[in-house]
Amino acid sequence: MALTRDAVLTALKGISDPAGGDIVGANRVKALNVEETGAVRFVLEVPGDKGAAYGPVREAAEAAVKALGAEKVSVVMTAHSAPKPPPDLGTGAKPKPKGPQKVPGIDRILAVASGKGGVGKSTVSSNLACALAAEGRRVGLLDADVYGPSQPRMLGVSGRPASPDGKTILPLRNFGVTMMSIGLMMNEGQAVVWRGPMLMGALQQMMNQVQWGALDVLIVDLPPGTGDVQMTLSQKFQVDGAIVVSTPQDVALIDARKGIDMFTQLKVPLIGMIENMSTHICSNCGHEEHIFGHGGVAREAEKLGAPLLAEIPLHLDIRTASDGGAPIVVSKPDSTQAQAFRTVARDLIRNGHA
Ligand SMILES: Nc1ncnc2c1ncn2[C@@H]1O[C@H](COP(=O)(O)OP(=O)(O)OP(=O)(O)O)[C@@H](O)[C@H]1O
Repeated sequence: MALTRDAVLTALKGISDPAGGDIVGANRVKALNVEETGAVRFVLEVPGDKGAAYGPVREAAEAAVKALGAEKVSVVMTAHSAPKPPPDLGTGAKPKPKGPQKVPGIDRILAVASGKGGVGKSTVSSNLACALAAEGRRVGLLDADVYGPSQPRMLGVSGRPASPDGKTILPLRNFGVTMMSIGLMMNEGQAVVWRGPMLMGALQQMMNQVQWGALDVLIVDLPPGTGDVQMTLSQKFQVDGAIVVSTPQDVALIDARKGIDMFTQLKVPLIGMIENMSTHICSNCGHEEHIFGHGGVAREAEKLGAPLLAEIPLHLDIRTASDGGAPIVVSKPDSTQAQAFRTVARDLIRNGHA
């Protein structure tokens, strides 16, 4: 018989394994090499505690291959042990479970997201945070919009956060909201080119090293789109729900759909959608018109079976309040515009989301 790999394997199949079956079927033969010169080499991997029982097996294997006409047979026997548990170093520390983690002291994390930029995600985040604080909730707001951090301006805070011990970061506070922004770590007007690992590091630092204190809810104002920050947040931290903000136009809705799809894949529950810049009411004459259309988000939410949390009007006061450093919920709490945000905040509390 020609000395081929198959012929060698067939010959070895004729040798019984002490644990039952034959040595090929028991997966003992590894790294089989049949050379043109007629030399045959292989490894016989045997159970670590039964090495002695395999001495005769090795001899039988050698003889069987030689009988095929091999010039030289070289069998290396290795003992294979079951993997040992990692050594107990006596620290008493349990291995950390993988997957999304809770941040100590923070009861819930809510992500505010949008598919497209400029649809009012940061305006919604700051107003919701202030409205929840006004309802007596302990609220944190993390501005994770690395490409356009705007919460310091919207909440009227400035200056660099202190780090007295060089390890933890003291957040800032205004209107009852504990706030930290990646914008506070950068020089104003500085363009930042973030790459994946830097983003992940910055986000983890913001979550773990900021002294948030005890919070009922941390609102995370995400960058627009479906990128590294969204992925890192959802994969590393237990996000309890996402709110997706969109304007009513198709272009915004197409991107919002992508965002919703991403949260579904990341197993983050969708709490609902908010239509921003819905109806425009002229601040001079009270005339009502739908600059970006109206009802698109409601239809989309219905299609997805997600609640429509609010339709926030497009109103000059909302913009001037945010630009002035006191969201409308704080500066004009009784206005119709503020009421829209306050209703969402109350609904979130009632449904256990905040
Ligand atoms: N309902 C509204 N009525 C009037 N102006 C609004 C409204 N919502 C947002 N704006 C204004 O639109 C601009 C963009 O809003 P905002 O910064 O909240 O959007 P964003 O989605 O967070 O944007 P970015 O993608 O830059 O993070 C801001 O000047 C804001 O004041």
